[in-house]
Amino acid sequence: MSVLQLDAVTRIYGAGASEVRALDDVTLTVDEGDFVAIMGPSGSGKSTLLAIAGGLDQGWTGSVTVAGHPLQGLKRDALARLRRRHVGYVFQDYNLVPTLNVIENVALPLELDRTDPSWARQSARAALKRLGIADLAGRRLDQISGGQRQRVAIARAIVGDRKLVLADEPTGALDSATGDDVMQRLRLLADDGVAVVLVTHEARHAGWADRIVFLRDGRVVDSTRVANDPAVLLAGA
Ligand SMILES: Nc1ncnc2c1ncn2[C@@H]1O[C@H](COP(=O)(O)OP(=O)(O)OP(=O)(O)O)[C@@H](O)[C@H]1O
Repeated sequence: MSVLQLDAVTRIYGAGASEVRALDDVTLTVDEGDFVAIMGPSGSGKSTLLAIAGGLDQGWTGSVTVAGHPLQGLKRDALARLRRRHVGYVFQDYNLVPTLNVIENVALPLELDRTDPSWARQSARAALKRLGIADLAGRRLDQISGGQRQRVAIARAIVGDRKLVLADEPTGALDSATGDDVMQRLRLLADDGVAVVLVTHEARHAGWADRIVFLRDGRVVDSTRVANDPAVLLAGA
């Protein structure tokens, strides 16, 4: 089933001589269990694509569907609800809340959605377990490493069984071994049915994906299937 579907999506900033086509007639399908890496030069539209896919940007034309729900025409509140229920984000700088401990950070999207607190906790614990960090649940963020923080951010992205994870340069702040660990975690989630869209500048990381989509000047210029073999990827790490 398609978790994310973009059809003929165009995003234009400015007008007249200063017009920029940040995305130009982009069509993309990401199914359950699909891991897609988006690559392209600076300014090619990668972040714009993620923002639109995640319902964070509304000034586009075309059609976008997330988990079967069309985004066009949704009001701000409905978009926010859809985001909380279906979309998880992973950013380079983690975007965790420093005053909350690990499990509180992971439970936060569910609590914002007014989920029963004990259910939110239980779901957060399950997400931490999926990321192999159940033992960190009670730690403060300043008591864990950068790689562990990124795993916490990924746990938050999937908590409540969300099926779409959008990751924007998630390894940018990490050393290469820790970055590979994060990629491996995203791969495992995709193998488990989550749809993952990763923006990266690093071909080595894109190698963990099933497919690499290349953007240039807002257009998809190539889409390549990757024959991924984790053993080879790790050996080359
Ligand atoms: N809010 C905005 N207002 C005007 N132009 C914008 C805005 N956001 C992005 N753009 C332009 O849209 C184009 C695509 O930008 P985008 O940030 O999506 O590229 P990117 O591929 O993510 O770049 P990078 O790799 O540098 O992060 C660029 O030309 C950028 O300058």
